[in-house]
Amino acid sequence: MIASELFFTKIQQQYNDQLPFVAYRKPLTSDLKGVFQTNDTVYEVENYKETGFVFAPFDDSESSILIPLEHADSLDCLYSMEEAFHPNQNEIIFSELEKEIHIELIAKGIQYIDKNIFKKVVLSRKETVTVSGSNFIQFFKNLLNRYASAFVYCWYHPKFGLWLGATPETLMKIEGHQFSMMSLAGTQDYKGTLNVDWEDKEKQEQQIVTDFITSNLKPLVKNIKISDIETVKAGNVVHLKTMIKASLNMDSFNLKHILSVVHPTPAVCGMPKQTAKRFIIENENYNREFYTGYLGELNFEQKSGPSSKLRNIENQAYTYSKRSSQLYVNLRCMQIKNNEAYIYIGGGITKTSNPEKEWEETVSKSKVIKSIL
Ligand SMILES: C=C(O[C@H]1C=CC=C(C(=O)O)[C@@H]1O)C(=O)O
Repeated sequence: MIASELFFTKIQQQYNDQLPFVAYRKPLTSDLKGVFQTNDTVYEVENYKETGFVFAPFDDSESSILIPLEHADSLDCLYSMEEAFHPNQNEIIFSELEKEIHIELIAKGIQYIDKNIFKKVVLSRKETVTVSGSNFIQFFKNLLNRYASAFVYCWYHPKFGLWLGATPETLMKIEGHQFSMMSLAGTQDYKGTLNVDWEDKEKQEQQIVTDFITSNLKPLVKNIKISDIETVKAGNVVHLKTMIKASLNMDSFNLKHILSVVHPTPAVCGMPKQTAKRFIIENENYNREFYTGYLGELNFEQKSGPSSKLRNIENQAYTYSKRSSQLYVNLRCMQIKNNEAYIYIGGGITKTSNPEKEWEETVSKSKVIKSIL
């Protein structure tokens, strides 16, 4: 553990030296971790047996980038949240043209659904805000201070850019043979309570995600258990969430294959996956790059052992380690290039979507990032 100010100095130094790094904090923890690559090589994930921090794009035909632990220094610090964070309350300004273009895109998505080409598609846009790019560490601290229950990160690679985010969505967690995935979709503004009513549109768009995950996992895992549906808060909005848990058969377990089957889920792409993905790539008019991809720890070693009461020389023999992967979906994120922040926001479109309301939903979601700039 090092002091947190030293940790942020290390981030600044690494960025100035144009070397890849990631700094991140998992939901509801105060442990801030950093993985600082010692060269500027681009390492791609090949068989998903590698150990390191993975940063994967939306388009699964493109490569996922790895910061391998064997070519990096790992540093940790305890981060105490600063209480006095004042969100930026600036009025949200958007161009009428941007609104018109997004509403047209949504209307086209609904037409395709009406023609039964797909059942659901997640459509998104990229909004540009002028910022002082050199303030990125302050933006990262603001995300840490404001979003305790999110996975908050700052990732940099000189060849791919600088990304920051505070995502509410876990893609997948694996600890030894224990496996879980989250189905998160459906959105409404948070109005001070989690006791809210959901319309059929939101219930259906979330059910599509749960069904997709469950049916695709069935041949690959054992003992699937599906939780009840919950309402969860993510910044200024709430979502519907279901957890899907299972156990892995370690002899046949193949993470690369599981990821190829489930990513991108209908929470960020659509149903069926391939037709929705093609529509997104051909119609969104910008490249999502890493937005709606996933990121996190790949095959980290997790030590477990007997309880501390039993810890004597003999019992040390029972200490064992298991492999752990914790991957998050890259949502509520931005990319900073010079003095511009690109904010990425989207929403699930189904048969009963109302384009104006879907636009408003992206405006609400954009506040997660805009309030910390
Ligand atoms: C695609 C996004 O959110 C997904 C996750 C939760 C709720 C969603 C929704 O209600 O549409 C989306 O599926 C985004 O925030 O850019």
